Amino acid sequence: MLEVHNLVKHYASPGGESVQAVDGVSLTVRPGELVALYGPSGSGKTTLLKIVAAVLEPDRGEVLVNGRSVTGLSDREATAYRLADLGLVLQTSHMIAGLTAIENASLKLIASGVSRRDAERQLTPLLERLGLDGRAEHRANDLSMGERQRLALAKSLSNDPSLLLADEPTGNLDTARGRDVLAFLREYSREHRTAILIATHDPQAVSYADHAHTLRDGRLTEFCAEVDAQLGEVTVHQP
Ligand SMILES: Nc1ncnc2c1ncn2[C@@H]1O[C@H](COP(=O)(O)OP(=O)(O)OP(=O)(O)O)[C@@H](O)[C@H]1O
Repeated sequence: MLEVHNLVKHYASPGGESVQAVDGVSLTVRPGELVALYGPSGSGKTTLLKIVAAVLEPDRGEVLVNGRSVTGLSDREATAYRLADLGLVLQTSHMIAGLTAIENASLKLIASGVSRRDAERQLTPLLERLGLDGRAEHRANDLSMGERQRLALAKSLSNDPSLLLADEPTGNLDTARGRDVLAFLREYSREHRTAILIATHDPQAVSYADHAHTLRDGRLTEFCAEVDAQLGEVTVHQP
């Protein structure tokens, strides 16, 4: 379970001005829930996810994951948190070019002390569900952007995290593949009781979420939307 309370983060720009990237955000994601943060580029989505992932420190506010604060962690504590509790898919996923898809996806489990053989065994059903079983033995640099993105998702879920954060999970996918991934995430959250928070500007993603928040200029606004799932269109009405 994720609880974010009054989170604030600003960046100093080279010109000396301050960019208020996250401005007093509070939200909750419960086990088994898929929550979308919907907002245009620059609205603060990635900053928020990075703070929850203990990659960035907030200026103020609190982030609790399963009741434990994840701000102010040492590097070692932050790494342990990400290996044990968290699945994280950022917009650029780093793959080792010379390794195969399944070897890349296994790296997180191997870092947690799982043998390579067991890691690959655990990964196989996830790769199948993400439509990557035919690509498991291909080298990472032979995969398309969309395949890499799905592979990053498999890797991030390999440790069965209680919280998954995904930044634009449908960003490199066509509409049909995007729908498959969203349906997968919704199903996965229910089956594994995983709390899932996705940052997106994809209206289709909003229509798969249990709850959606709009983020504008670092602030959450009350979400009032008409979703046309078939057309993949969302009309957001500002309060
Ligand atoms: N390292 C940084 N230094 C200075 N300003 C930054 C930095 N990172 C982000 N920003 C600014 O903070 C604001 C929020 O950026 P953020 O990347 O969190 O938004 P976003 O909604 O995720 O956008 P995108 O989808 O384009 O990544 C933007 O105005 C951005 O320019």
